[in-house]
Amino acid sequence: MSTIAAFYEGKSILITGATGFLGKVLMEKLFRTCPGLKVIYILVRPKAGHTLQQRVVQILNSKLFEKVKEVCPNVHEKIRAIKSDLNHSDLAISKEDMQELLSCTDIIFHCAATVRFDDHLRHAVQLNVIATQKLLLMASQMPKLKAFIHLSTAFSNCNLKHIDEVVYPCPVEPKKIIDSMEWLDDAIIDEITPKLIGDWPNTYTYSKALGETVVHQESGRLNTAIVRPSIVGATWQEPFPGWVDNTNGPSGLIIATGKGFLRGLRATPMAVADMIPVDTVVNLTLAVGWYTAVHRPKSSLVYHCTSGNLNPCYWGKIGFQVLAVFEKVPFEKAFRRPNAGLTVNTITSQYWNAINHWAPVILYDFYLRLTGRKPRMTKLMNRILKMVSMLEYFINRSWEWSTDNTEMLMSTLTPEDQRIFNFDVRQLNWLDYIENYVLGIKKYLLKEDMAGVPEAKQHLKRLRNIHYLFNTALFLIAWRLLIARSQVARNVWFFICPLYNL
Ligand SMILES: CCCCCCCCCCCCCCCCCCCCCCCCCCCCCC(=O)SCCNC(=O)CCNC(=O)[C@H](O)C(C)(C)COP(=O)(O)OP(=O)(O)OC[C@H]1O[C@@H](n2cnc3c(N)ncnc32)[C@H](O)[C@@H]1OP(=O)(O)O
Ligand SMILES: NC(=O)C1=CN([C@@H]2O[C@H](COP(=O)(O)OP(=O)(O)OC[C@H]3O[C@@H](n4cnc5c(N)ncnc54)[C@H](OP(=O)(O)O)[C@@H]3O)[C@@H](O)[C@H]2O)C=CC1
Repeated sequence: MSTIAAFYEGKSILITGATGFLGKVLMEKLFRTCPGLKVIYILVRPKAGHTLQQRVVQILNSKLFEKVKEVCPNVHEKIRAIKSDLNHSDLAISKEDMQELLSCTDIIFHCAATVRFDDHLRHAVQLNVIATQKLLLMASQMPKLKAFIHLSTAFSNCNLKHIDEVVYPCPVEPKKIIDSMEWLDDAIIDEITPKLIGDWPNTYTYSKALGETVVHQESGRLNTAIVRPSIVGATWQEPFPGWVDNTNGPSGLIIATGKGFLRGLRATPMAVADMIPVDTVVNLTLAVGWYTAVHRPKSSLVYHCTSGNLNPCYWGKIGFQVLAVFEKVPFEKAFRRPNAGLTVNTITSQYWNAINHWAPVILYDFYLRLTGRKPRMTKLMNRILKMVSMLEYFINRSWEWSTDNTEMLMSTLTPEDQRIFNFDVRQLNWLDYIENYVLGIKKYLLKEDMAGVPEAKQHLKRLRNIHYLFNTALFLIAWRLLIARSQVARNVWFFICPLYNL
């Protein structure tokens, strides 16, 4: 039997962020491979008019949990949603729930975070730093607790080029930042944010760095560990390839490209695309939970969950493969044919923005207005280009992450655990992975049926014809104007087309 699965047997596990991308895959894997676990507590807030129970039912009824329901039919009895909002100073957990959590929890996986790059610093600090602090305090009162696993990001130190598996000191102590958030008003925080975040590109990565420092400084006698994934993408293998359910990171750009909105990116083709499948992250996280609880390392360990140093892939290669998949399996109802390029040149990128991005949407919105409909494309393009501008920092640089702790952990696992909780990215074939990723976006995110592929191809053919017609018309108009104004153009025209004189 798997040593890791045996460890989780009979355990009560607390997960924050269980309704998020990573949290759902973590829960799925736990239920599927460790059906003997006692209960999974999840901290959930009501959202978008849905109660906690409705949110749980939604998750359990999703495609992701189909296999779980076969292996663990009583899954709904093993999941206990606890009402909580990490934005509140006391996490908004009721007294009774708190009592239960304090007395029963064996392991904590802290995944909840705001992952918005441009979040207000106050909110980023509240969720990514203060909530982490509160959870640590809670954890310190749990007599049965064996491990506290904190999910961070490999980019928490993206201001460095080479990153080791250590917690680096922050320029300003988190305690001081937390204190200042209490008395500074939003306008002042806005003003000082660029100074505070310094050479971090955004409030997200900065607040995650602060969060790590809090774990490092305030874990006391707890067994803690930090997992740092790089850019988390769709599932590689489990429970099936290509599953993804949000537009963060690469997924949003792949959609924008496939729908024909995004025609060019300022990106460095030879920069390492340090992506990591979500199931790989989850496998490592569960192995870290086991190792931390059972081996109790003397100090808190950091584990890099990255691909670049073991099996590097590059943005150029990914771009080519994404476009190749669109040739075979296009997305439905594309605005234009999917075709994009990468450039490192800012002027070329600005030219592309004007000609390839803004001009078509402005024209289309004009057409919508003429036909009495509401224009919507310029708004959408604004959003896409905002997202692109936020991601540009990450697609024009390469980082080196050392992975000694992660490799050490891999070598500690039994062969069976290495298979069941596989996080060896050397086995990953990038071209197959990207193909499944794009297909997964189509099926699980855009909810498009594969039966619609022939119609999608027809649609692209029509778009190509419209494109040719449009270009020909544009050329004729330009030429006609030129002939009317320039003697040289008229002479050339009479020379190449003598019949015109008759
Ligand atoms: C040698 C020569 C070679 C040449 C090679 C040529 C080859 C050809 C090249 C072809 C190119 C093909 C391109 C294919 C693309 C592949 C490459 C992709 C690169 C991707 C790079 C990713 C880098 C990621 C780096 C991550 C580092 C850190 C990782 C982490 O730790 S955390 C996770 C990352 N977090 C995020 O990604 C969050 C980012 N998002 C935000 O911060 C915000 O959403 C925002 C972008 C700031 C936008 O904020 P707004 O307030 O404006 O919007 P809001 O978020 O409120 O959303 C409003 C509604 O819009 C919906 N929405 C948001 N984003 C998208 C989207 N991307 N797509 C669709 N819809 C989106 C959102 O759901 C809301 O909808 P509503 O709820 O219904 O209102
Ligand atoms: N995705 C990625 O590329 C990467 C992610 N990570 C890290 O992995 C972890 C998980 O990320 P991911 O799953 O992608 O993020 P998601 O945005 O998908 O999920 C975030 C989770 O946090 C919860 N949450 C947010 N605010 C609150 C709140 N106020 N109270 C309670 N819960 C809240 C969300 O709940 P709700 O559903 O209610 O909003 C959701 O469950 C994060 O720590 C992130 O930093 C690290 C590297 C890369």
